[in-house]
Amino acid sequence: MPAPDLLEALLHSPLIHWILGLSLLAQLAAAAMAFRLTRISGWYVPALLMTLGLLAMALRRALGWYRLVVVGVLPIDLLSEALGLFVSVAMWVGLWWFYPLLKSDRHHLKMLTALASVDALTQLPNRRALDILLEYEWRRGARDLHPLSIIMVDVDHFKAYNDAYGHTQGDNVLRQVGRVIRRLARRAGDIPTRYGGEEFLIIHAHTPPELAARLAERIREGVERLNIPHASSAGGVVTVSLGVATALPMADVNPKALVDAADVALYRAKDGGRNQVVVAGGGLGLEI
Ligand SMILES: Nc1nc2c(ncn2[C@@H]2O[C@H](COP(=O)(O)OP(=O)(O)OP(=O)(O)O)[C@@H](O)[C@H]2O)c(=O)[nH]1
Repeated sequence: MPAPDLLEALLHSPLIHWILGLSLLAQLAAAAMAFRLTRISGWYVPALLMTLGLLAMALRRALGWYRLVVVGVLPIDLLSEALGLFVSVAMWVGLWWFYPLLKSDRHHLKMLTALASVDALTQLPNRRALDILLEYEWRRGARDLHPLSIIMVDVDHFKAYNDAYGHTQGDNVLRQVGRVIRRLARRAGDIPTRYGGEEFLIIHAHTPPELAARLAERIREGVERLNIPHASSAGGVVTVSLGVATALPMADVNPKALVDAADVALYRAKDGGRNQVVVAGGGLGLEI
């Protein structure tokens, strides 16, 4: 078969019809998707330009298909070229417009993510971040077979402090306690967080109970040494109580159980008279 006849036969084959049709459909689908982006605030003009560009591309494809397959060669090249030019210009302008929008969106997203993970008062990771970090360290500990310790810190008689000195002064105390914790829990693998209210939680990765207890005791001393007057406190200054719990992480155990164990230890420290460290024993069926 001579080459032009072969080309002719190919162009009329069902397979080519299908491929041309498919790519036309794909272009229409892309145009529809671009059109949906017009709903995003600030994206209307670039998304509309992209839609028009893609629609023009689809139209050009449809015309080309019509010209080649159905009618034979028709003198519509000029129209086709004009459409081609429009496609390129609309797509490029749309993309040029889109790029800074996408960039600024990424920037905002980063900022929002950071804001959503950091406690505004103490600048420590917040509860939301803690859940993610704890899960991560727990899995890492389970993989490497390293113990993980948790230290729970709670400011003593904080309600009385707020009542006596005011909420703003109370905020100031939380900021200072947060600073002490950050200064002392600075070893790689230490993650100090604000658990909520007047409670802080430190993830102490790769750490046996003795070392965690030592850090807890240093934090207790550090807060006491701030010498912030507190009339309702036994020593006359702001103090903290601390609960410590350690476990060998296991993939099938929820790390929340370790937090609960530290919480129980903390309440024993409160019951024992406050301004002290209590280390949890047992729990989770592991050496703690
Ligand atoms: N200033 C300030 N106070 C807070 C903040 N978050 C929680 N609180 C206060 O912390 C107090 C906690 O009181 P309680 O849970 O009764 O505990 P407590 O008075 O410290 O008593 P113990 O823990 O038993 O020593 C409440 O009065 C809360 O309003 C905060 O961000 N800023």
